[in-house]
Amino acid sequence: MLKRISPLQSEPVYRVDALRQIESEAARTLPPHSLMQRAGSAVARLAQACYPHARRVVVLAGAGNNGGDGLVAATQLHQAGRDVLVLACGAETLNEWRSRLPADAAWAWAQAQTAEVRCALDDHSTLPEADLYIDALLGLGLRGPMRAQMAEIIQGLNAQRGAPVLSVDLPSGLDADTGAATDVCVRATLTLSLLGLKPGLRTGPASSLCGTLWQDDFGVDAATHHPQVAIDATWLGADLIRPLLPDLSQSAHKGQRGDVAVIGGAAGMTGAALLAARAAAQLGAGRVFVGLLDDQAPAVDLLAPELMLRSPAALLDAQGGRTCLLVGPGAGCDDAARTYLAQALAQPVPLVLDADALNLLAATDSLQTLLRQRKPITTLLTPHPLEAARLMGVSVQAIESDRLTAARTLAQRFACWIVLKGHGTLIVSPQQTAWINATGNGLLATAGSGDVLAGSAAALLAATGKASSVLAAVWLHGQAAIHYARKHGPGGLTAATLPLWMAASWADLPYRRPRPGIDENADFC
Ligand SMILES: NC(=O)C1=CN([C@@H]2O[C@H](COP(=O)(O)OP(=O)(O)OC[C@H]3O[C@@H](n4cnc5c(N)ncnc54)[C@H](O)[C@@H]3O)[C@@H](O)[C@H]2O)[C@@H](O)CC1
Ligand SMILES: [K+]
Repeated sequence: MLKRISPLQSEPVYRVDALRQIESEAARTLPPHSLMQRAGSAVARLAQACYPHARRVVVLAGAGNNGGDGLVAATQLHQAGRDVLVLACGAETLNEWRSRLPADAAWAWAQAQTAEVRCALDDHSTLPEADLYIDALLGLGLRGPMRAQMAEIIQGLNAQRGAPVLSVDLPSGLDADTGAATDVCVRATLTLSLLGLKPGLRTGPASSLCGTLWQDDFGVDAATHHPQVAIDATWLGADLIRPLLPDLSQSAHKGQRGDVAVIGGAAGMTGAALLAARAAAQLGAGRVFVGLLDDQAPAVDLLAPELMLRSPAALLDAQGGRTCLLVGPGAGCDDAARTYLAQALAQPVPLVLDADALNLLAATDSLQTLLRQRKPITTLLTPHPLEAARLMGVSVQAIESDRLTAARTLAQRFACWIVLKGHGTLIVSPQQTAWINATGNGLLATAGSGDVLAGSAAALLAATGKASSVLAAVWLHGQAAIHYARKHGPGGLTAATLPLWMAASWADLPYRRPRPGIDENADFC
């Protein structure tokens, strides 16, 4: 089925080797060339649906099966009356290009010839003008750096601004597993992912190159028919979120909603801890305590007087059963912060570590040992790529070139939950289950946004007692930015107002079916 990938619906995500396995198993049960026929048809259908007025279509076809998909689409668009030109790319002669085609693609070429689709060799001259370009240069078969000949074509395609680009399976040059891109990579307007989603389409710096994401499984429902093939991650959609949120029924009292204690806010950085604490309060924590490390800090947050300001030592001495501790926002990295972090790691309550707590952890082996010893008590680390790089002792580029592996390594090394922030935020459990967040936009790239996420996660952890509620915090955080952008455009969302938009996004989630015997109106507050 052809569908647009959205933040509303979760989807399984597969690595390339798993997709290849699904594909070869499906191919065995189908008539020859069926999968390519279906793939190319899906491309043609999407092209016609999205660009009904595109008269001139140029299909850039590589000499692999990705090119074969392009050839099938070209034939169908030609038969539907479009002015189609197939540009054979990546060879010196048309004969050489044709001789390299694998079996399915050679069949697609024969079909195109029979239908008299116009075909020409890319001769390195100017890209022919078009109303729509179809990028069928390279798909899952990308190996190594982009060859010069192909790079030249892609540069030409990216340089033109007039016509949309539909990428078949993935933008040519993108690594489907990691989201890393070769030096030159197609910048697509929309991408049709074939058979299943791949991790690289939506996490990592290059994932923004996909444009709008569509998928067609062409009738091969992998999750149902090939349950033995491992799902690598889950695309985190709204359907998974509601059950993870606390049931804030009208009869609940504040003691049932959990307590959050935030420790951070050294001199000059008190705002970070206050932002996290306010977010925790706005996301429904019953009581929120703040232990500011700045000894000159005010005794009350006048903008959020519901917060209870205490000394960090007093907070660490008085942990109740439903408390979640959050350490790090604005904490600094001095000895006092290190001592409080060590004490927090020894507390048998759920713990969220963010910002400076992560930097301290990265620099102090004894803290890492304490962290590992906390298992099985829930600990959540929320690094951005630089913090993750420090924790792993590698470069930011190494993290970003394979974010999923980096997040999994951290979760395993520290036996805890990881939220690796950035484009396509990743969540990985200590058992290595991974989710790719479906929400978020550039509005979140602002000071304090991470503090809000950490505070929100602490609130939901405290309220539900379930580590998996972090998924809901991440999803709502991103959805808030989408929600805001729809109403107010691309500017003006501050960290201080973000929790209100998160709460509004929570309110917009479809309510679950009321349970028998429960008053529907009593199921929310
Ligand atoms: N029967 C199948 O195998 C099916 C395949 N599908 C399509 O087939 C694609 C995978 O096909 P292939 O495995 O043939 O691989 P691709 O078509 O993705 O790539 C192989 C081609 O790219 C060239 N190439 C590889 N690395 C390069 C580089 N760094 N620079 C320049 N050229 C490079 C190779 O020489 C070869 O010509 C999928 O992405 C999907 O589009 C779909 O049609 C579904 C069915
Ligand atoms: K492609």
